[in-house]
Amino acid sequence: MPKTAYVRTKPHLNIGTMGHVDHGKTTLTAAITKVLSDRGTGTFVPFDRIDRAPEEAARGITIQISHVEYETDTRHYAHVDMPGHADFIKNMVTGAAQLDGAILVVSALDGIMPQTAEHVLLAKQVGVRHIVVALNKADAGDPELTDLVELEVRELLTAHGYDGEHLPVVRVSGLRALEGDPRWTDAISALLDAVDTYVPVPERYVDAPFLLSVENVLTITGRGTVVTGAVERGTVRCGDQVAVLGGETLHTVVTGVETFGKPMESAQAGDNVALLLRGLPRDQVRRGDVVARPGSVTPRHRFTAEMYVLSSEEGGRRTPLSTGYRPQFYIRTADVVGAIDLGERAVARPGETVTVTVELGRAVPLEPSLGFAIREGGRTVGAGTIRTVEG
Ligand SMILES: Nc1nc2c(ncn2[C@@H]2O[C@H](COP(=O)(O)OP(=O)(O)OP(=O)(O)O)[C@@H](O)[C@H]2O)c(=O)[nH]1
Ligand SMILES: [Mg+2]
Repeated sequence: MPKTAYVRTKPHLNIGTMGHVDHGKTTLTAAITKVLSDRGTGTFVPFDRIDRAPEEAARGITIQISHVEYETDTRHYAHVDMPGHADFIKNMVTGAAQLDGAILVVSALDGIMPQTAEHVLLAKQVGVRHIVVALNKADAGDPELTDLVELEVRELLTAHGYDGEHLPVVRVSGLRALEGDPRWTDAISALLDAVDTYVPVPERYVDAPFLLSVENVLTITGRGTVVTGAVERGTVRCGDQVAVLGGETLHTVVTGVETFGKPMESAQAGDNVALLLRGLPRDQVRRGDVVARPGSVTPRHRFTAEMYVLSSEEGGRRTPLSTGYRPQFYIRTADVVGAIDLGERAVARPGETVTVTVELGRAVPLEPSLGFAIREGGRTVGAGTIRTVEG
C-alpha cells in the first residue's frame, strides 16, 4: 500500500508528559490531539490508543505505543506519554525520550506528590531544559487551592534549577477538553501556545556522523528487522551503510526510513524513526545497541565521571556506597552492569557528588559529556556525566 511521505515543513521537537501517577498525563495527551485534530493539524488519538502495550500495536513499522505526533501552527511534535512511573524512569534515564521540553502534569486537586518531585529531579539530571506546567483537573479544583498548588509547583521547580518564577503554568482540564467543553479546549490551546513559545527549537547536530540508540526492535513479516529510536545526531537515508554496535559490530544497509508510519527521504537529529535494516537477523540486535555511521564510534568499557548520589529524600539510598559497588548503568538506551571505583575516597554518601571510575560489564559506545543514571533494585540511586573515556 503506498504511503504518504513525511514532508518536513516545520521544526520538529520531542516533548512529553511527566508527573505523578493518575494526575492525568494520558488524558491530557489525548485532549491535545483532540484539540489539534479539531484545528486540522493533527489526528485524534483516544486515551486507550495511547495507554496500551507495544506488542498490541501491529500497524506500520513506527508504532511506538506512547508516541503521538501532532502539529501546531509553527511546529511538528512527537509527544511521548510514558505509560507508568517505571517506564518514565527507564525512558528518562536512558535518554530514550530525548525530550526537548516537558509538560509537567500536576493535579490541581492533589498538588505535588512524590513522583512529581522525582520526575522534576530526573528531568533536570537528564538535561531537559524547559518545563511547562499543566495544572490539570482545574475543572474540579477550588481556585484558591489551585493558586497554592501553583505556588508550590513553582517553588519545586526553582529548587531544582528551573526558572520556576517565570515558566508558564496553565490551568487545564484534559477530561473536559476531551468532552469538547470550549472553556477547556481553549485552555489546551493556551497550553500548546505556551509550549510553542517557551520551549525553543534545540540545536540539532545534523552535520555530525549519524547515531541512533536502539529503543525497540521489531520484525516486519516479509520485510525484515526494524529498529526504532530517536536520531541522536547526523542524518540517515535509504542506502546508507551503517554499523550496528552491540555484542559484536555488524555492518548493514538501511533499506527503509519511516517516521510515524510515513516514509522519509532522510531522517535527521531529533527525529523519531524506524529503520529497516537489510539482512539483519532479529536476534542480532537489541535495545541499547547503537546504529551509527561505520567507524564513527567505538564501544568501550571504562570511563571516569562526575556522579551525583541521590539522597534518600530523593528516592535514593540511605547508606553510602563504596568501591566495588555494582549497580546497573543506564546509558542512552542501554542497560549494563558496571563496577564503581571511588579511588582514594572510601565512600560516597547520599547527597554527595563524586568522581568515579567505572568498568562496564559490556562495551558500549561512550563519549565525554554523555549522561547516565545508575539504578539498583528498581530505583534510581545516582546520575552522572562522563568526563573521560579510557578504553
Ligand atoms: N476531574 C478531572 N479528572 C481527570 C482529568 N484528567 C484526568 N482525570 C481523571 O484522572 C484519572 C487518571 O487519568 P490518567 O490520564 O489515566 O492519568 P495518568 O497521569 O496518565 O496516570 P498514569 O499513566 O497511571 O500515571 C482518570 O480517572 C481520569 O479520568 C481532569 O482534567 N479533570
Ligand atoms: Mg497514563
